[in-house]
Amino acid sequence: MSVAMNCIMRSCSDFFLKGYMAAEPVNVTEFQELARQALPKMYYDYYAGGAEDQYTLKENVEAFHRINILPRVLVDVGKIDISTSILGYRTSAPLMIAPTGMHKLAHPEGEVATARAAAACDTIMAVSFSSSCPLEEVASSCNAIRFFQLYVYKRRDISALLVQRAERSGFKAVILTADTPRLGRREADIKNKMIAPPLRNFDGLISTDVVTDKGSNLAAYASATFDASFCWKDITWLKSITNLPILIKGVLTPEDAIKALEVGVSGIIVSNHGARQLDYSPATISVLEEVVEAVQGKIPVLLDGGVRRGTDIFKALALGAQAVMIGRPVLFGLAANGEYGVKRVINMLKEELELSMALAGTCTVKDITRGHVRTQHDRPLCKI
Ligand SMILES: Cc1cc2nc3c(=O)[nH]c(=O)nc-3n(C[C@H](O)[C@H](O)[C@H](O)COP(=O)(O)O)c2cc1C
Ligand SMILES: CC(C)CC(=O)C(=O)O
Repeated sequence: MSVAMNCIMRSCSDFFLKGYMAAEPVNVTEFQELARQALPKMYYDYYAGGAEDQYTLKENVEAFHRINILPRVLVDVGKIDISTSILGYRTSAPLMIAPTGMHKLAHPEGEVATARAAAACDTIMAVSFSSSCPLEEVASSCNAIRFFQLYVYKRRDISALLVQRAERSGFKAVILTADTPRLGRREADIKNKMIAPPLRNFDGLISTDVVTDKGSNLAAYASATFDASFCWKDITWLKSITNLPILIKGVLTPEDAIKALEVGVSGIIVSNHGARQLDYSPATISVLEEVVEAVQGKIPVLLDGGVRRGTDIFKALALGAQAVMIGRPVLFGLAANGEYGVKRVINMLKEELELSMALAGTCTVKDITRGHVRTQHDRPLCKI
């Protein structure tokens, strides 16, 4: 075979290996359409959907659109550094992978592909309690910094065991998800009779194979296993079973931020679970500043929900977040192109953030201040 032919064959195989599509996506939202094409409807709906009227689902994204960025010009922006640290761990950008369940619904390599992408991008990954791959397999597949997300089961011993396994496997923090005493009402999952595959972290411990003919199997699984009575006083128990720092995910009010400080956690994640739990809860970006003010810099505040652009990250940092997490964009990248798709999603957001910082006259993440954004509650931009 001629060299030229060989080259063509090689690039063709690269083309298919990387799963290139007719037109490469130019932003993370375009990955959503690719994911929709790649996934069975039941799984796409599970990933993309929110609770009930999906008011909060729209708001999470649209509230970002209502914030303007106020650039400063004639600043030397010859060198931009978007790196930062989260809980003392250096990371390439103020961007983390949010914990999301069951990555094997998106791609056969599941969380292992996501973790490899996280490592390649020097990004911290939060691994869900409900991951498809066992947490030890994720840990041994890459050297990404990993946090472990926890749901507390009625069988406390099982939750304790998983936290201890995560600690032994080198996870660096526990993220306690506080907004899910029960699963939100996700109507697409009910209609599709969503079936969750067995969750491998629980092999030999408990069956996650809950069967119902009434709608979403996932909702049935959650109500059979999650401990809806878990409350603030029980954080003492969680602290007693681990030496890892604990972050509380799902805080939306200053009152709860103060409680989190009182129980002595190491961080807060402003989150409404990607609008999958309580519909009509506020867009996360709209409550961030109040939470940050309540916390008074004592512990880091992160945010997730609706982050789709580098400018969204910029806005969240300006309103006081130390970093943001992304949920669906990662799943869409994974569904579209596996590990490569996740890398593309993360790198697109990083590139967009870097450019936004240059155009706004901010060279480092510390240079981004409240004065760089204007919300609808600030002085109007013009008087018309
Ligand atoms: C399909 C899916 C599964 C999720 N699974 C979990 C989970 O297992 N644990 C958890 O704490 N949050 C879970 N979340 C919520 C995410 O951690 C995060 O809060 C949310 O996705 C952020 O919003 P975004 O998707 O708009 O980025 C899940 C979200 C989605 C979309
Ligand atoms: C397995 C589920 C409970 C994961 C989850 O939190 C979600 O679907 O929002």
